[in-house]
Amino acid sequence: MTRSSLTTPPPGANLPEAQPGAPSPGSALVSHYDQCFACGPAHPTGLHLTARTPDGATVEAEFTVGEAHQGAPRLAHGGVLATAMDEVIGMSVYLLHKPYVTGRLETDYLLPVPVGTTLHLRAWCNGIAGRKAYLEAEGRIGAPDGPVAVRAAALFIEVNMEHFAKHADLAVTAADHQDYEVNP
Ligand SMILES: CCCCCCCCCCCC(=O)SCCNC(=O)CCNC(=O)[C@H](O)C(C)(C)COP(=O)(O)OP(=O)(O)OC[C@H]1O[C@@H](n2cnc3c(N)ncnc32)[C@H](O)[C@@H]1OP(=O)(O)O
Repeated sequence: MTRSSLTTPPPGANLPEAQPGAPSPGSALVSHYDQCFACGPAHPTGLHLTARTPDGATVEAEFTVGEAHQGAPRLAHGGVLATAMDEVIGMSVYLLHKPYVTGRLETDYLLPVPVGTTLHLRAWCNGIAGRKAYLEAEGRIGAPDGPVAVRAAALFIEVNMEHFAKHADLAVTAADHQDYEVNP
C-alpha cells in the first residue's frame, strides 16, 4: 500500500484491544443507518453491503459490481470502489465501540474490476492514537485469497454523538446507537 504519513500510525500508537460490548467473533454487523448509500438495506440504489467480523478484529464483506456502478465501459467506477472501501473500514470501527468518521481516505487501484465481479473486502485497524484511528482495507477479486484489486488506508477521527445532531435528530440517532460508548 502506498500511503502517506497522515494514514500511518505514529510511533507510540496503540493496537486496538477488544472492547466490552463490541461485536463478538463470528457476528454479523448491522447497518449503522438504513438509508446509508453503502450499507443501508432501505436505500433504493445503494451498494447494500453486509459485513461480519470473523475474529472480533477484522471485518469482511462482499461487493458485487453491477451495471449501475460503471465508470469506464463494463468497469467499476473508482469512486464507487472507494465508497465500498470507506464503508468496510467504517464498519471495522464498530469494533472500537465508539463513533468515528472518515477524516482521510487514500486508495490504490491495482486492477480493473469488471461488472459482475465480486470483490471480497477486508478491513482492520493498525493503531489508535488519541482520537485518531489508523485503518486499512483491501478488495480481492473473486475469492478471499484472490488478486488484490484495491487497497485503502484511512484516518478516522473519533467524534461524539453531537457530531450527528446538526443535520439529524440526535435523540433518534442516539437511540439507534445505544451500542456505542458515548463520549464524555
Ligand atoms: C450515528 C452514526 C453512527 C456512525 C456512523 C458511521 C458512519 C460511517 C460511514 C463511513 C465513513 C464515512 O463516510 S464518514 C463521512 C465522511 N466524513 C465526514 O463527513 C467528516 C467531515 N469532517 C469533520 O467532521 C471533521 O473534520 C472531523 C470530525 C473529522 C475532525 O474535526 P474536529 O473534531 O474539529 O477535530 P480536529 O481538531 O480538526 O482534528 C482532530 C485531529 O485529527 C487531525 N485530522 C482531522 N482531519 C484530518 C485529515 N483529513 N487528515 C489528517 N489529519 C486530520 C487533526 O489534525 C487533529 O490532529 P491533532 O492536532 O490532534 O494531532
